[in-house]
Amino acid sequence: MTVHHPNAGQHSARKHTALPKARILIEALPWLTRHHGKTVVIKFGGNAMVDDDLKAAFAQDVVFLRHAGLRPVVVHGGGPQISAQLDRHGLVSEFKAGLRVTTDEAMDVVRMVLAGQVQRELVGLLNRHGPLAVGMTGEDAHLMSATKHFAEIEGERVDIGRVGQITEIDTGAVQALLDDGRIPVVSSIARSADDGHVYNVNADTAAAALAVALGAETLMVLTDVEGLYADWPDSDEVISKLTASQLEKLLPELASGMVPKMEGCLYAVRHGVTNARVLDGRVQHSILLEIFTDEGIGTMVLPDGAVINEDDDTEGKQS
Ligand SMILES: Nc1ncnc2c1ncn2[C@@H]1O[C@H](COP(=O)(O)OP(=O)(O)O)[C@@H](O)[C@H]1O
Ligand SMILES: CC(=O)N[C@@H](CCC(=O)OP(=O)(O)O)C(=O)O
Repeated sequence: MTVHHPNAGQHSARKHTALPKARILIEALPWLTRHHGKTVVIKFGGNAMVDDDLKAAFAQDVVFLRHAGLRPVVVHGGGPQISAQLDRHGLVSEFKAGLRVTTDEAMDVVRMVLAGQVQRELVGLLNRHGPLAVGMTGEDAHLMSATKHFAEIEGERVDIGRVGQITEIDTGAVQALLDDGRIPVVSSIARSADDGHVYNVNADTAAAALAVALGAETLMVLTDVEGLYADWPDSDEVISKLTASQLEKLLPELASGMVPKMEGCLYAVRHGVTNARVLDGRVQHSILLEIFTDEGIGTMVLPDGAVINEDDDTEGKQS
């Protein structure tokens, strides 16, 4: 006589819905193995930071990376937030060669918005998940030192105020936080190596420099487009992978905010970072999709000599 368990139907239904979930988790196993213990620098851009749901999903992803055994470091921007605050103070925002012309008065606003507003908000969102995030700026513990940067416009050296060029990075404090299981959240302000004040540094540039100094495996730059467009603004075809040399050839054709992003990616992969990626920060959980699945989205820059295979994720494998 066959005895049917009274809950047999229910059990098989549960198994039915549970198995696909297990498969999804197992799909992540090779990536978990590959990235375990690796440092990932994530730049969260001002334009991707305007939506509350996206910000909350970003925080979840970063905390997920941390619990999955990676060492995430967040560098944040805040261009639109700075411009809005300058506007409230009756100050105009002017950009030259993609960088904000930063008067002494504007510098106070930049510092207040980045360190006092944007960074605090991100730290708060991350710390909803536990005592993880610690905010700092490049001023803290000599993390970033800079000297005055002059813009180059048509061969001319142009004074753009308190914009800094990073000269030195002391990763001690960030490494200590990472070793303690924390998530550093860094605002792109540098201490001045020459006059005792502070400098405004583009956040993409700061993230790339920090990724190199930390010996990071990955630099991820979140923004408000799908990735690097091959022929922007005429086409929305995204370049999914390219080498450093291929990117170098494209650089003169790039415009506005993409310039410091792609220069940062190039600098990173030329100085030891295994891969640098530009991702669409408007897609919820884009970081998880990029790190733990086959469905890499956005643009990946690899060092010269890396295998570029459009069909799989052979990131950073040297031929
Ligand atoms: N080739 C390109 N591909 C994609 N975006 C480009 C390209 N060239 C210029 N852009 C512009 O760069 C912008 C991204 O830079 P930015 O606005 O500074 O972003 P963020 O605030 O995230 O740092 C895009 O929204 C787009 O307008
Ligand atoms: C020198 C310079 O331009 N600094 C930037 C710093 C913030 C930033 O880079 O923010 P996004 O990443 O959101 O653009 C600025 O003042 O806007």
